Amino acid sequence: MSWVTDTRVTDNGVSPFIELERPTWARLAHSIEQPLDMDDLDRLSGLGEQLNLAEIREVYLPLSRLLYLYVQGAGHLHQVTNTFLGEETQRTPFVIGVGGSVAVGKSTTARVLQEMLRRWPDTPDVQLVTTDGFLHPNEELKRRGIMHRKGFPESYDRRGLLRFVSEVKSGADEVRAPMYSHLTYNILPDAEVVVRRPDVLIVEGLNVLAPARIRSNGTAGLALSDFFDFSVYVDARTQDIEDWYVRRFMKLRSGAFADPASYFHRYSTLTDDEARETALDIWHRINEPNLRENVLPTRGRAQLVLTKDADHSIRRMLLRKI
Ligand SMILES: Nc1ncnc2c1ncn2[C@@H]1O[C@H](COP(=O)(O)OP(=O)(O)O)[C@@H](O)[C@H]1O
Ligand SMILES: CC(C)(COP(=O)(O)O)[C@@H](O)C(=O)NCCC(=O)O
Repeated sequence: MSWVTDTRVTDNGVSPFIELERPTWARLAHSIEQPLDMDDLDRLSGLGEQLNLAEIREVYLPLSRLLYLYVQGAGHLHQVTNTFLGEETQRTPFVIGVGGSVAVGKSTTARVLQEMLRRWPDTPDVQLVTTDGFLHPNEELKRRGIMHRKGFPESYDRRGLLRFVSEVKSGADEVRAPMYSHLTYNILPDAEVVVRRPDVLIVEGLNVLAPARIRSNGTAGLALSDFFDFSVYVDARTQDIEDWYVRRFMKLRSGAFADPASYFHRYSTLTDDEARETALDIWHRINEPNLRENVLPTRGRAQLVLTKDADHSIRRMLLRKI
């Protein structure tokens, strides 16, 4: 296994990551007060089990402190750059990428981080954008014959996504992104997300850590992660993610799919066994191959890898050495 794409040690027996087991990590919160309560957690929990307060205190609180320190560090770098330039340039948003498989818990992690970072003194304005807004509309996916490849790198307007993040990091006052609806299973024609120089922007999506594309002349372009100040990869065993995917699908069946406006409304009448089979079929045809071929190989590019157990608790953290 190559050390470039993986998180293990190199041939020299060293690793680019510091490995921290959960108890060690938990101590790094020091005596910061627990900033979230049960009402916050109710709101932040997706379709899964309730997020648990111990998890927030032991894992996400130290993580939010680390990120806060990195934001401050970036502020110092900005100041020394201004000193060097002899002019007062404006600071750009601190951009955090959150990547990992479908159903691994990226959006839950991103939402928790958003709420926690908001509570730190220098970063009240934290915005969250998901990369699904940059999926090509279904009409375009059909035209290209890749409707069954949603989530694969080629299903995105990669140039548009790169332009979006590069404009945010250029300090533009207002940057707009399209929006995706899981209900209609398509890009919303009349909706957009407007990003106005937040303190922090979290960009969450399957492929945020994908390497630069190779152009037809053989040279490499820019990667999205070239514009990230920090990146997190949410990791778990593939079998566990499959279980979470199926479980979430079963919940959606009696929830969102029951809405006649849902693209997947036809699934709402399936029996339990039929629904499980359908979810497994989608997982094995689309999401698992995408994880194996495109998402997992980007894990070693992250600055922090969070590894989850079957119950969603984070048991290990790999933090890139500086
Ligand atoms: N920390 C957690 N505790 C409990 N359930 C979780 C946690 N993280 C994710 N889940 C559940 O796992 C499923 C997948 O999470 P989600 O954040 O929707 O994944 P993704 O955005 O990666 O597709 C959801 O049903 C979600 O509620
Ligand atoms: C919308 C997604 C591609 C994820 O988008 P992301 O925000 O991670 O870029 C994924 O959640 C999804 O719906 N995949 C499609 C699999 C299917 O056709 O059901």
